[in-house]
Amino acid sequence: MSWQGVPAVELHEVTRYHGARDTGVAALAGVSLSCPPGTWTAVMGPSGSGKSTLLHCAAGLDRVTSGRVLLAGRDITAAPDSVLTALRRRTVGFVFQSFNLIASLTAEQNVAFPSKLAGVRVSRSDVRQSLAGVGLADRARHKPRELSGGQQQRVAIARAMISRPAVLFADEPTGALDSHSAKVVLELLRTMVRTAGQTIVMVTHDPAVAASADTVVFLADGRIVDRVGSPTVHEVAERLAKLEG
Ligand SMILES: Nc1ncnc2c1ncn2[C@@H]1O[C@H](COP(=O)(O)OP(=O)(O)OP(=O)(O)O)[C@@H](O)[C@H]1O
Repeated sequence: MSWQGVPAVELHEVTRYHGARDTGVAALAGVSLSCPPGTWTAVMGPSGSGKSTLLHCAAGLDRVTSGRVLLAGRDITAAPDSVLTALRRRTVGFVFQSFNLIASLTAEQNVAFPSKLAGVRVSRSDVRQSLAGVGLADRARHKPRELSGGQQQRVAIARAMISRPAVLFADEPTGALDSHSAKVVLELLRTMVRTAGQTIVMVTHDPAVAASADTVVFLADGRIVDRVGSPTVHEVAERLAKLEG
């Protein structure tokens, strides 16, 4: 695909103010970040440090005050809403802590639903393939209440991946899971990075989760203040503790 080779996500000197620039809060105060394709980046930092804002600005869910944001090589900083809407359907996928599945729909209906809503045709075999990709081929007809938390999150990942997004954005993807289910989900994400070259940007509070990523960036007061490659849990916990002081 044409976006391969260029960074999947690029932020250049991004600021995001809430309220007036001189009196408001700088949720991001000059963040530059580049995530090459096929890499997994974790974003950590104390509460209020700007993690969610970074994720939202990088995914085109929120507008930056200044600086530039590129997704799959495309400058989206000033893109009209219609372009951002299309981008959310095709270029990016989202996974949240709370799964956000529709209780009355089966796993396969949940996977197909956002595409249908967007008027994008997905075949039953695409849906089945997507569920098979997360190890749930045999759960296609099950409703969320008939699935474990980890299985529900895997359905949510299948739903996010069906459009083959350039970037999967994950906000605390294992936050609601027990440690075994969390491990299964993290292994699945790792397999997607390793075998399919998926790019992932993930916010987490948990050092053990962040240590699954290739790189951890640490935010404090809206700035990237630290960065660790090939992280260990211990290293991540130590650096986070310093920031949370
Ligand atoms: N809509 C808003 N209006 C005003 N201030 C906001 C708004 N959204 C976020 N902020 C402020 O911007 C800063 C960064 O918030 P953000 O939610 O990005 O932090 P976070 O690191 O994700 O926090 P947490 O770990 O607690 O979820 C905080 O000081 C927050 O209070």
